[in-house]
Amino acid sequence: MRMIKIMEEISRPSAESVLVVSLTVLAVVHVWRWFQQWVRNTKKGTCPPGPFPWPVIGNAAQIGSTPHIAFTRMAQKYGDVFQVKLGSRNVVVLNGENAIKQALIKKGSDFAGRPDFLSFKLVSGGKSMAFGSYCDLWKAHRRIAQSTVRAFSTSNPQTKKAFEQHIISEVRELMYLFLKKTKQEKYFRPSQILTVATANIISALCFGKRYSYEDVEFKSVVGRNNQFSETVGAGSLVDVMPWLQSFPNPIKTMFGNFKNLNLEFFAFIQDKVTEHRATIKPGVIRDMTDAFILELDQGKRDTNGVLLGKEHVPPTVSDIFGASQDTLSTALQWIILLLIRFPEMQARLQQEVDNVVARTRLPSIEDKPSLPHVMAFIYEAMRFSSFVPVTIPHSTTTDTSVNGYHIPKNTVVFVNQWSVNHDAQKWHNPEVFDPTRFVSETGDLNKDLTNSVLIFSAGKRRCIGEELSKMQLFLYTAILAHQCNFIANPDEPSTLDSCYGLTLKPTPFSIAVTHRSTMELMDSYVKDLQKSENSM
Ligand code: HEM
Repeated sequence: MRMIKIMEEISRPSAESVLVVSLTVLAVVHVWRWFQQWVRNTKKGTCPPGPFPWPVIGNAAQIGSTPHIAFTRMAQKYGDVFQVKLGSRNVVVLNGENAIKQALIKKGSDFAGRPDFLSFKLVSGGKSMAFGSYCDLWKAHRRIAQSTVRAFSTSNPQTKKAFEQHIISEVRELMYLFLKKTKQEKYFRPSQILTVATANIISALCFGKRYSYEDVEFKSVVGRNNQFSETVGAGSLVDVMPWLQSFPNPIKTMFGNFKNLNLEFFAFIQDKVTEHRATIKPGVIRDMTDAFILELDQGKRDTNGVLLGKEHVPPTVSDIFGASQDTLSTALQWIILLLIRFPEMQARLQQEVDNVVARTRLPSIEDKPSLPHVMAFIYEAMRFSSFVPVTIPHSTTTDTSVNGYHIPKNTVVFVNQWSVNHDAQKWHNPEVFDPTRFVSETGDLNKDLTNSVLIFSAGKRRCIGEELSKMQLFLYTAILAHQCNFIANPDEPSTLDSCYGLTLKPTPFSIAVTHRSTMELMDSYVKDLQKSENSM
């Protein structure tokens, strides 16, 4: 009797096993339906092809920690326009010059949107132009930001001279620090110093003021780029899988850091704007913040009414300050890394500046057309590193198409700039660092080829700091080559590896810096500058 009971127990399914079986059947049916839907969509041929996306996570696992490389590999399989799924969102990825130009230039306004990502709403107090959606307000916002940046940097010879003076003064401070660090430590890591140096230049334009390298507040505000970059690069996972916020996990922690970082950074900018409002004088525009206050405080209108007001001053300054510091400091890190990894190229640049400028004065912006090897080195550093590998995510503003594929309104779009700069059809040995590829047989800079480097994006969202950045990178490179020797640490591996984020940064490296002569030229330049400022 007891034996029969036991047999009955065994053969009777428990509640748990019924539940497990039912859930498994449901999951299989769900995946099957999902798969059928994917096959139907792909077969229709109207939507871009792409890898099969898993439920819940989509293709996140296949994309991994270097999306630009994964995307380039996928493009070889699926073509330049393909689709992946990240969490619940369809993402179209554009690769290669033709597809990217077709979308961003020919169909500029169709692709000028930004996704409604949670992380984007946290930037610049929620009123960011760089992360804001495409509309009339955005157009007015961008116009003001762009014309003001130009007015304080590259719009005419006078502004260029004033900007050059800021840069040379900052390079002098940087050199003193480099020489001191070399004396104290022999080999030191330059990344933090370069971050403060570039932040100081944009700070001089935005706030009329530079900071000491020891300033704790400034260092803490500008020294946390990595956390910003990690989250925004190719879309944060919280943006596409919002449920990740509901339980403790590393992504939630990273997102929390991103929130705090944005709050602190925006509070820093707001304080500066408040100080400026309190001290601004009629008829005197000291810096960009004053210019934005004058332009926006009375309200900017169009035929539909007020578009922008005084509440847009801090976000505009925050966008410009934020967009410039991480990008430019990363560019300088690459330039210095490449100078130490290729000492023969460093010697080539030194020879060129010595021949063209001589040793009796410092290089200036007017020397740029006569220094093709310096410019070729910068373009090759940008191409080779492609340190902004994927742009800030875009979104479609309407139903549209690229390469014949239908892309619905509000689709997230990733633009893989890296794929353009490493296209073997376009560049001979793209994985080799070779600045001479940009210098023609007659010794001139090949402008057609430099224009093919894609790092500032294209079309309606093209970077507004491009001219300013190129001028700054030219002066830094030419002056540093004229004044310094950069030496690699022989105890470190000679790599060119990088860490992924919105910007690709070189893995930490250390250098020694020695002077090629004395500080006399730099010192007398700054002394003359101070004299002329005092006499005004
Ligand atoms: C070497 C330095 C720089 C690089 C490589 C760079 C690159 C980029 C890229 C790839 C974008 C995204 C474009 C897109 O989404 O399609 C961008 C946007 C932007 N950049 Fe830069 N940038 C640099 C420096 C600067 C500087 C110095 C400023 C400010 C003066 C600046 C201001 C902006 C702004 C405001 C946007 C947003 C534009 C928009 O959404 O309409 N950038 N930049």
